[in-house]
Amino acid sequence: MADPAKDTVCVPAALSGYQILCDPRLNKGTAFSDEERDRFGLHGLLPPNVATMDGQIARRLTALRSFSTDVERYSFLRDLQDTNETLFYGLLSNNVKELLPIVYTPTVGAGCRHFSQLFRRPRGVFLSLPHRAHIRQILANPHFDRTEVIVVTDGERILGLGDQGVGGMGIPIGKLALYTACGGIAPATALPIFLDVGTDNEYILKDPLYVGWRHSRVRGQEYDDFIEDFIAAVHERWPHVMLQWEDFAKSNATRLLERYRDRLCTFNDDIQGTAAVATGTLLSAINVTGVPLTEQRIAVFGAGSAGCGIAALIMAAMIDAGLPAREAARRFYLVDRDGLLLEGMPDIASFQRPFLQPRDAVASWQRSGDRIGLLDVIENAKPTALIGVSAQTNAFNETVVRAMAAHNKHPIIFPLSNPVSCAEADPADVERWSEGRAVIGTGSPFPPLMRGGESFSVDQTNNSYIFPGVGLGAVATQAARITDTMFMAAAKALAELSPAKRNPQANLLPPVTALRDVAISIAVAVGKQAVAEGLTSGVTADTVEAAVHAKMWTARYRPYRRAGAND
Ligand SMILES: NC(=O)C1=CN([C@@H]2O[C@H](COP(=O)(O)OP(=O)(O)OC[C@H]3O[C@@H](n4cnc5c(N)ncnc54)[C@H](O)[C@@H]3O)[C@@H](O)[C@H]2O)C=CC1
Ligand SMILES: CC(=O)C(=O)O
Ligand SMILES: [Mg+2]
Repeated sequence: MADPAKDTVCVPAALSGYQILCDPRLNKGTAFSDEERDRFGLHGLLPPNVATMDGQIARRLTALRSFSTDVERYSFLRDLQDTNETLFYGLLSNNVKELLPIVYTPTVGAGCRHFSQLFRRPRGVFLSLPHRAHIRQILANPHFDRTEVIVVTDGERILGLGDQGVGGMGIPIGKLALYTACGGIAPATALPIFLDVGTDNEYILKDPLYVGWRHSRVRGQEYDDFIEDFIAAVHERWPHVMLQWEDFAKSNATRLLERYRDRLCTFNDDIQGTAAVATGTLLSAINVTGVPLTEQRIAVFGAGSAGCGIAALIMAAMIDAGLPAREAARRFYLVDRDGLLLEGMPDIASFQRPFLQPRDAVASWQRSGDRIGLLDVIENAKPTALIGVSAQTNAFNETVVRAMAAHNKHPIIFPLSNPVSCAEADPADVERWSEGRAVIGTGSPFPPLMRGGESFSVDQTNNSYIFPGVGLGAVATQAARITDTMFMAAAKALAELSPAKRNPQANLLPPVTALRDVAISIAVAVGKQAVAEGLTSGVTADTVEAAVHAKMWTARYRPYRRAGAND
């Protein structure tokens, strides 16, 4: 049973009633009880009626629904988060299906674009390059004492929207909202960080309201030194913190992950989280298509951070399933701006190398031009699955989808790019062009499809199914590192939860309303894998589940007492 004394919040003696109302971590608004109003001098600062959290949620929901645009709803929710965090999470957790598309993709993309216009109150940490010498001092702020999870970006590749400068801070804020709502990470332990190294986005540089550092993006050694100083300071301040890299550009994402993955507990969500959700969803799709993993051929459109991460984890799963490594490598067709990635091509990045097709393997292919385009790949290699992570709107057009459908009874088609405006296809079109045979997953939410006269929800194949659980598992077990095998455990745990496992007509993924349960299952699987790899302290395989549950925070008002008071 919960110990009521431990569940009480201790309010620092120095804080006045007004300060408590202005602190988003402490504020309960009209829900402060009469005893608390006596104790903290809140009478008169609030209207007299004492509200319940349910009543407050109902009021906020009515207000939220009265707005005419999603950006207004986003702004309203961000305001609530910055004035009463507990209520924000109560509202979000009770209304995940309705509010996830606001705090996360697609609306968070607009939130990033309008960040400077919408900016009201501070949240998280802004570290700008001109203040490089003060990183330690900034992080030393006692407000950040309880930090356990960091999401950091430099804003250069925000969803498929490109360089958003300081507006990119909307992404760590949104990701951490899901960490709390879905992964049970206490909000006071979650810290969004923006590394401001400038921006090359001319439009926002000219915006008089821009709140970021008005400077072109700093690159090269100066950038690397700044990141190094940042990581050293983070490690010194919070030696056990878990740090998630988010929305870094292709030129930095893998490089930084490789540099730091053995120095602290860290992962890149776009590479590894996306890989796990794509692999888990593909494993689930096998229940529908009946084509075993070892017989799959995978076309990936967009051979960047996400594309290569996805290919690497699916390849590892194929090898696990018994396919020889050389054979597994030949099953991947990665298509980028210059067409299919081939041996001997110039400007190949190190992370693309494992997936180059040999020239002789394609020598006899019929092709429509000099380069081997996506359609050439589909017509010649006849992939069983097509995954889009290119941010190229409508790249999966009617010809592409019809070609996939011509070669497969049930083509797997995952347009994963975000937000909606960057998706490679609209699932309604994929459904129509494939005559209802495609197995579809999208990165952002889309309206349901009609199948057999019934509404069928589109599986949101987004790393939000993975990172809250990975983070929770890592933090609950105090894992020293996060490994690729932990992501494989996450992918397999997700596939185990697939409704299609029991009924091939059903969805590939559990609904977004089940994200908290998904996070628990993934956290337990990831935690056990961390234990098996000797990366944890103080837990065993038998105690992982209890550790995960013990770590989880829920949005409810706890009773308050003054520090030092013995009531
Ligand atoms: N559903 C999900 O959970 C996730 C979705 N994404 C989405 O995937 C997209 C890409 O993300 P990253 O891989 O991190 O970016 P990235 O910039 O590393 O990779 C994108 C790749 O697409 C290529 N590309 C651009 N135009 C192309 C064209 N016309 N034809 C073929 N290739 C083209 C680029 O050259 C690059 O290699 C973004 O829209 C992002 O929102 C990323 C992570 C998770
Ligand atoms: C979902 C995500 O991480 C992205 O689109 O970048
Ligand atoms: Mg991302």
